[in-house]
Amino acid sequence: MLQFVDVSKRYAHGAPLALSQVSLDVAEGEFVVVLGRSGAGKSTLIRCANGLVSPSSGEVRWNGRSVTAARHRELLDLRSEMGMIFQQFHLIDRLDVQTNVMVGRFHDLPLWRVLIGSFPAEVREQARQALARVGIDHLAEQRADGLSGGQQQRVAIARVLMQRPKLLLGDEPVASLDPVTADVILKLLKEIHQQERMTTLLNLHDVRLAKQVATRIVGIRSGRVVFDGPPDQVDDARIREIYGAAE
Ligand SMILES: Nc1ncnc2c1ncn2[C@@H]1O[C@H](COP(=O)(O)OP(=O)(O)OP(=O)(O)O)[C@@H](O)[C@H]1O
Repeated sequence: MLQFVDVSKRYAHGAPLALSQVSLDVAEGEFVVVLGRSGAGKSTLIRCANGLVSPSSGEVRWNGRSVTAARHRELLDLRSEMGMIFQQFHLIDRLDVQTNVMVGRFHDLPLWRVLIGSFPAEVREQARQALARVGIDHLAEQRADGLSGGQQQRVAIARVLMQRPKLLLGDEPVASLDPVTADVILKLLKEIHQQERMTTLLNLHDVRLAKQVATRIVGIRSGRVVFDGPPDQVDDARIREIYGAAE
């Protein structure tokens, strides 16, 4: 279980709180989508989950272990159970697709292997399978920077699958994609979630897509949780509550 216990975050002295006393439990197997307007604190919340952002107060726990207090090896160990995908995919442009995917095994391979791209046959095979799983095994030899956005996000998802994470985090994973591709990628994430029972926490801008995939929706406004419930409760009134009146 992922727990946010009274988590607040202020990035700089005098800045407003990006998160304000957020307490939230995400149980195993949930697919939680975080909604909120720009600047509401969604990315901050997602990034606190794996320690990319440190809370100013409060604590994040993963299966009872403190992410917030973890340092060095302990933090790496916790993160090895958490995969993350990003809006900008974060691939290594000049490397081919298969190598990008194999980098997903960085946590349990010697660093020299990752640095010189010398991966065991078993890892190569696993990467091929991950690529097949996301439907792009035919692109294995291509350079990452030659791919479309949707293909790049598939590579990033395949890389995450190499990690066999228990928790999948997504920071606006479809925000750079056209609506049709965004739909396809989210359906893929949902499929993987269902097959692997991979606990999933991601933020989205699109309420319609959120309602399609989430088992639970969390609405954040000005750093506070203002809604937490099933997707079918997200009606127009709730949307106004989460997003506020247009400026
Ligand atoms: N690295 C940072 N340094 C300083 N302030 C930051 C930083 N990251 C976020 N903030 C501020 O914290 C607040 C919450 O930002 P956050 O990115 O978490 O919101 P968001 O809901 O994800 O927004 P968006 O949908 O636009 O990505 C905003 O006021 C933002 O300007």
